[in-house]
Amino acid sequence: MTIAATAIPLSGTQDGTLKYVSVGGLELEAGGFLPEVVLAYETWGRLNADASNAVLVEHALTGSTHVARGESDEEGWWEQLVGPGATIDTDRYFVVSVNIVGGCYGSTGPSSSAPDGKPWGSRFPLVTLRDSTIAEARLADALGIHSWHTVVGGSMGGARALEWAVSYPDRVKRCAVISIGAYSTAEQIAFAQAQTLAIRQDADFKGGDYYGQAAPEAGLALARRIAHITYRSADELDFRFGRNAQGGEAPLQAAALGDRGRYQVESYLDHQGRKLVQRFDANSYIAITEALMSHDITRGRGSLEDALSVATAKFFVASVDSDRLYFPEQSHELAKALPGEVPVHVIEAPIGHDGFLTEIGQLGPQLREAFFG
Ligand SMILES: CC(=O)SCCNC(=O)CCNC(=O)[C@H](O)C(C)(C)COP(=O)(O)OP(=O)(O)OC[C@H]1O[C@@H](n2cnc3c(N)ncnc32)[C@H](O)[C@@H]1OP(=O)(O)O
Ligand SMILES: N[C@@H](CCO)C(=O)O
Repeated sequence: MTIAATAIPLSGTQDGTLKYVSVGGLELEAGGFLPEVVLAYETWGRLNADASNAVLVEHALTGSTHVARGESDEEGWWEQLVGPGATIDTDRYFVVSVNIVGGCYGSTGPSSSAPDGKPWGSRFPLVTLRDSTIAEARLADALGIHSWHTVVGGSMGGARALEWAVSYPDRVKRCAVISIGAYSTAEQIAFAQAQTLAIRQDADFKGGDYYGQAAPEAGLALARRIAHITYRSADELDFRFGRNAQGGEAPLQAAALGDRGRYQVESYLDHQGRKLVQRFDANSYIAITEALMSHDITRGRGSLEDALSVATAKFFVASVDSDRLYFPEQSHELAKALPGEVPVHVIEAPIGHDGFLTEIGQLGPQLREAFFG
């Protein structure tokens, strides 16, 4: 788990390494105040003289700022799209990726120190995606970027991109919204609530004040299991695992011996849960999940068409055909409500929502033609 940094001025120029900027206090949409917000970010490439080549890549729920390789050779999560010679060519574009407020990849979050020197823990306030966008606009100011050539993201990253285009119409020239609709639906909120409750009901959660003690790992792993099922399609799970037992474990036969054993798919979900526990903070998981629950581009802005009418960016909308969490219909609803004719591009992937990570390369030619030619 990465603990958020304390305030450090804008620093560093190396590609693909963490840098930090202090963006000051943040008055929050839902009330409350974060006195000193630090954003962690990475950059690739160089900003040109008129600052017209800056691209903001927004990460998804448990993503980090590490979109592509850099000084370290650690693999990035969107390398099919971003890098030297790639669609978002870091030899031509200045690419920025910022850890969302509330996260645990360097930006101010629940594990950061509050003014009293203790971790925020249970005191960390609700920070909506709109609040995060305001903080990110201050990072853009600090980097000398008035308007982004493009803001792009998938899933929660897509929600963040859309929020940018509507909150700051004059600062976003192009906007790519992938695998997300204009708002979190009742079902998406429902899945999210089950995840946050899984963490809150872990005895180690202690209302969120567990730092320095055992972390609510079982709750976080359960949250990830619930989430991961929604990230993958039923067909993929059937194809990969069927009703098979894991290794020598035989669920029904073993049950008679008092050891239930596991189906393969259970073992797979156990693995996904364990992996997230090793890299993520439970309070951050709740903070960001609740930020995503708050995603609603229309809040305080009238109808969907009214809300989107202020955006002046050129839009690119895409979805994964087998996504059962962020259904393609929601991308169609968004595209239809956007000003002008906006088609919905399709990632063909049998695996479901996670196709926006594993198969993002499919959108390369279309994105290149639309935005990066
Ligand atoms: C550290 C960071 O910065 S993370 C930030 C970037 N990441 C993200 O944004 C998203 C987080 N990651 C993910 O959501 C997913 O890992 C993805 C979508 C990127 C990858 O998906 P896929 O490549 O399809 O991998 P898949 O979901 O099939 O998982 C494969 C893993 O399951 C394991 N697995 C497969 N079958 C089983 C089984 N029966 N029992 C136990 N484990 C199993 C594999 O061994 C593999 O393990 P590994 O990841 O430790 O190597
Ligand atoms: N696998 C993705 C899914 C959320 O869109 C993540 O963990 O961020």
